[in-house]
Amino acid sequence: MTRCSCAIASPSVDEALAALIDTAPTLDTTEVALHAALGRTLARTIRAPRAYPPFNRAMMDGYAARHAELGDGNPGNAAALRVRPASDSDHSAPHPLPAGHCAAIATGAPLPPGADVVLRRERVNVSAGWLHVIEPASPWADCETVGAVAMPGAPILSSGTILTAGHLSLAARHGLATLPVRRAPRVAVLVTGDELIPPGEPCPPGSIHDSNSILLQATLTRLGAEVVGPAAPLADHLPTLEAAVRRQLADADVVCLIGGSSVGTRDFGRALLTRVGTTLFEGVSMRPGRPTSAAATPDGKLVIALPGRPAALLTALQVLVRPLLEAMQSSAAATPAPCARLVSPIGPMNAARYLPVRLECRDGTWWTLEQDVEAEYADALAVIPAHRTLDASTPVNLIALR
Ligand SMILES: Nc1nc2c(c(=O)[nH]1)N[C@H]1C(S)=C(S)[C@@H](COP(=O)(O)OP(=O)(O)OC[C@H]3O[C@@H](n4cnc5c(N)ncnc54)[C@H](O)[C@@H]3O)O[C@H]1N2
Ligand code: MOO
Repeated sequence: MTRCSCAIASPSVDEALAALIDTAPTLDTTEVALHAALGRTLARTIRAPRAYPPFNRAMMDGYAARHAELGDGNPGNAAALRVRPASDSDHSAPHPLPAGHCAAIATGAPLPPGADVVLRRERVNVSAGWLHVIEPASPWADCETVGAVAMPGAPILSSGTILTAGHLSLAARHGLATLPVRRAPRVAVLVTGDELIPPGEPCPPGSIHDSNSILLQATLTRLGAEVVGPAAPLADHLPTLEAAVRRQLADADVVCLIGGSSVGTRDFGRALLTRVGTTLFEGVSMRPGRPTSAAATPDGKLVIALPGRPAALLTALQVLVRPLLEAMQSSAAATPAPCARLVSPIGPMNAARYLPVRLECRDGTWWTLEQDVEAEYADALAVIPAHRTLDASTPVNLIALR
């Protein structure tokens, strides 16, 4: 691996990330249909527009009755109740329950006024229009009272929640068809390299196929971004790159420039950052992904120059761009990092290391199966802190790759 020749200390991953997050533009709010809200971040707390459930209801199939009419709880003393014939209106507005009667009821149906218990079908005997209790029930057994789940105005979803299928169904049950979500961050992708050919086209000698565009596009899509581009790879030519970045800055919140991030004679990433904004950092103390650099534009947007080497790009995306986009979209607390035990020891390095690993679960514990595999085959990146020697079986945090 090439070692850094630069004398100035690079920021740590945490410092670089803090600089990115502090500079990132705030995303405005947009109201979207429930199906479009999956995985998006709720922009404000939602309160129940009405009580839920909206009526007292049965939670089991059986018979609605008045508890006071069931006797003393001893099945031998239980009163017989006359079974009221079923009525078509039972679901919309059930008739009040006459004294000495019970009424057949389905799970979820409104209780007839007067009823305060549901007797499960399998716990009673019914014959010739009369019901006999065979197991005692307490008041309001197998019933749910109006507002038991949420009273009107109760908070049902908190601002900053990343919306799951369950959250969407919760909004729907309260009658909501849309939700306010944070707008997806718009991320423009520009790929540079004279040697790059789009996949599907013949590759002349000395050229290689562009595999970073799809890596970036897929990763950013997974992270909830609206991805602009990538177009065909751009030439390693500073004025061309600057014009392309400026064009994208008109619309995008973040512009990612891939390739040319290092110190070669045709690496223009760092020069470009100084032309379009104020450099936040030049290089990060991490392996791989070290040449990653970033700038803030005068109107508060971000331009990030990412390494062209595919394994370095994959790592920088997971370690820096992923938490940046998560922070831009959500104020919710970070989810805990998964972890696994190392199958073999790791020696110290002078920078944080992100080791691509394959994983396996043995007897309920996750272990690395192979360490330092090709990043593209990895299940996760194992986070190895700088200057640490880790023995076999030490637990390490993981960045799971999806
Ligand atoms: N003298 C030094 N050389 C290098 C240093 C250094 O500190 N001093 N850093 C090294 C590190 S670390 C990395 S990582 C790379 C980063 O290189 P660049 O971002 O400048 O990327 P390129 O030079 O454009 O390409 C590197 C490598 O990756 C391939 N590549 C580029 N783009 C794509 C793409 N879209 N699809 C597939 N493959 C791509 C490219 O062909 C090269 O093989 O710099 C080290 N050098
Ligand atoms: O080797 Mo570089 O550190 O890939 O980023």
